[in-house]
Amino acid sequence: MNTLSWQAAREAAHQAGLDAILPTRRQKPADTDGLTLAAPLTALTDLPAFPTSSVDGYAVRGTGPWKLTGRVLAGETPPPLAEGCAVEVATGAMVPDGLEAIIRLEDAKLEGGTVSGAARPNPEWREVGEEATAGQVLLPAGVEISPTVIGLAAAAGHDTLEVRPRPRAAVLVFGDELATEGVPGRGRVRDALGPLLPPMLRHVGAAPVPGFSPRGPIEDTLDSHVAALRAALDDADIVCTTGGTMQGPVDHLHAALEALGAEYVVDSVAVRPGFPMLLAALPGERFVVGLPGNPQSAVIALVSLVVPLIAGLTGRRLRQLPRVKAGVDIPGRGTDTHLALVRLGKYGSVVPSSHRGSAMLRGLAQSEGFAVIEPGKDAKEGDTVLFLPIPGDHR
Ligand SMILES: Nc1nc2c(c(=O)[nH]1)N[C@H]1C(S)=C(S)[C@@H](COP(=O)(O)OP(=O)(O)OC[C@H]3O[C@@H](n4cnc5c(N)ncnc54)[C@H](O)[C@@H]3O)O[C@H]1N2
Ligand code: MOO
Repeated sequence: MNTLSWQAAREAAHQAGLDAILPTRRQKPADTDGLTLAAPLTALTDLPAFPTSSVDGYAVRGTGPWKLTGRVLAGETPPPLAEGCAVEVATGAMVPDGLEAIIRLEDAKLEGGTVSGAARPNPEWREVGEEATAGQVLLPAGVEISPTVIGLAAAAGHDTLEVRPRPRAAVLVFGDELATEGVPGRGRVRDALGPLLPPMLRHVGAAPVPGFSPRGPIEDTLDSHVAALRAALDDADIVCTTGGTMQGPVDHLHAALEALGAEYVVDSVAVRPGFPMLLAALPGERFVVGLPGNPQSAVIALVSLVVPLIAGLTGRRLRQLPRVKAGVDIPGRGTDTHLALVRLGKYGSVVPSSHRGSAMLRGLAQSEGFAVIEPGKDAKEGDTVLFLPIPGDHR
């Protein structure tokens, strides 16, 4: 077993994704929210494409008063403006060639077909190419497509975009002790990860495989593990398993991976909690991420391995983590990285959560993320530390 540092594990997961980068496809911009730009987004024309009035008013040429000769509405192409003349222009309309100023409606007087008034000091129209010139790169490849990116693509003239899709993900739950309904007791624990993981995977940019709700609990035999993994790998680019990452008496994950010809990209990480997490590459550019059974450790494995893997598969960079201030001293965990469960307080400072045991969900459900305490270090109150958010809608 080759234990990697937490940073090295994230980078290895990202590189493994890049090595198996998903093929591109073309889609209408409106259907691309959450996908990734596979090619730079360029301006297909100058932006604005024509000189555009930024106010409702009168475009004028020469010294006033001016003779009103017509009106240009948005969407029309005006003839050139003659000396001593004015045309009424709407916001967003193309301004006529030859204009020297635009007088706002509220600053103008119209009497008997004659316009008078004074223009404000700054030009009230946008010049061609002010925002971008034709062919200019507006965004590089590898950018996550957000609603504002969709708007920019449409504004720049694109009818389709070259994108990488969301990786397809499936969840397999291991553990005979798990119950999928009812109150826990008598040695049986409710499966918390089966319900937690699909929405979290959606939040980090994966697409849960249609029709594949979490499968499990999978029977604690090697044959059942192999069969379940094989079936899930047929459908998904990434299969997340839960539990069985240690090599306990009924832990079959490692043996099942071996039977399927897997190669480890990551086999345990020097991080607490979450140490036994793993990432294996399987034939056909498929991946299995072994999330430990303790729920907090499973979430840590997801943000540590699945998020970088998805970034690689979609051609994104590994995201730079923001920094926050430690609101109190936060101890390290010796030679391991400590991902300390924290709540975000006022002014961007973090404090450790209560009920933060790795088997608990109570603290996890009330926390915004993890403070990254580097190996061999403690964070003192006031130190800045990296912050790893817990995926969810409210952040
Ligand atoms: N001898 C050692 N034992 C353990 C070590 C160790 O270093 N030496 N490490 C501990 C750590 S750290 C973790 S994390 C766990 C990892 O265990 P597994 O991934 O093999 O998971 P399980 O043994 O199957 O389960 C652990 C724990 O989590 C509960 N669990 C499992 N699945 C779910 C689920 N879907 N929903 C809710 N809870 C779940 C399970 O009941 C166990 O309590 O190993 C430690 N052991
Ligand atoms: O590292 Mo385990 O993953 O502490 O709970």
